[in-house]
Amino acid sequence: MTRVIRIGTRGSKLALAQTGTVADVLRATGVEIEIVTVTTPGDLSSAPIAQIGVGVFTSALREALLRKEIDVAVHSYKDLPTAAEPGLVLAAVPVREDPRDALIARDGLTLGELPPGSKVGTGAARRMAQLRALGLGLEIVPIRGNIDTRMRKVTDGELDAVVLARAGLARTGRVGEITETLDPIQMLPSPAQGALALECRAADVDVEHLLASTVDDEGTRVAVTAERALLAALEAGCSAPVGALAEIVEDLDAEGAVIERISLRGTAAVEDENGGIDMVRASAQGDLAEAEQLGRALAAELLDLGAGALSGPAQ
Ligand SMILES: NCc1[nH]cc(CCC(=O)O)c1CC(=O)O
Repeated sequence: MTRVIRIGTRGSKLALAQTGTVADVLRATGVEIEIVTVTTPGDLSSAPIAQIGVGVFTSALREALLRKEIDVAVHSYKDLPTAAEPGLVLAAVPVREDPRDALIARDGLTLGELPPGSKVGTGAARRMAQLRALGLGLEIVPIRGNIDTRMRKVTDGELDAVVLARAGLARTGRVGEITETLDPIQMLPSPAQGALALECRAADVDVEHLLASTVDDEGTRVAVTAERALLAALEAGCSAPVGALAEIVEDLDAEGAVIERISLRGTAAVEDENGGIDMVRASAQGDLAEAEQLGRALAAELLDLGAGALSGPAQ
């Protein structure tokens, strides 16, 4: 391809690192790349995300695509609204980083070692609800800001610990500061956590093919499709915090041959009998070709377990 491909990204350290990885892969195929930084409302405001609204980190990039100021938008997939944007296509989902959440605590402590009353910072309703449901007596402190700002609250002694996506720490070279990578049994990640979404204009078939043939990862795409289908179906029925994780696992078919299947776990907050918040969980397995149906079916199960009754803060 002789044209220069303009890749749009947010300007945060994490976003630039993510975009740099994608740009390196594309450059290695001989394509000329220009990186364009786009400032989003999410970068400018320090208000809680729930107040600024859906798509705070992604809509400015989508608008820049539609205005033809950029040719590719690199999003953190979990920040992308579930509604499709007319005129744009999801051209590729690169191989995912570790999707789990991570604890960064003082003195190298793990979650179980934090004494009751410890202050744990997070801004995500999903993480808050799951931390509370563990019943460890932790004090959950709502925080915002980029990775550096959040981590500093622990080094400064303002908080005992923070919970962040492991992927963001991996991409910015800070996994060494993690004191515990949280088991999904305790903390199910956000749908699509650790994955990137590469969008381009639907009419720009050259770029769509370029992305699909160079940076797309089939396994990640299948897993994330199941998680996002679960999220979309739950959004239609409730605004409770949602966690989901799909993994590709090996199973045996009726003849005993090894086949790959999707194993999907989901969780959503419900109100318990005392008016507090509890989490319901469900899991299911399905064929790789049925990722969407699997996500929707598991969402229906979570709604049956009471997820629909709660109208708490959104993601
Ligand atoms: N909502 C902010 C956001 N968007 C993507 C990541 C991390 C990278 C990823 O999950 O892909 C983060 C920070 C965090 O949740 O700790």
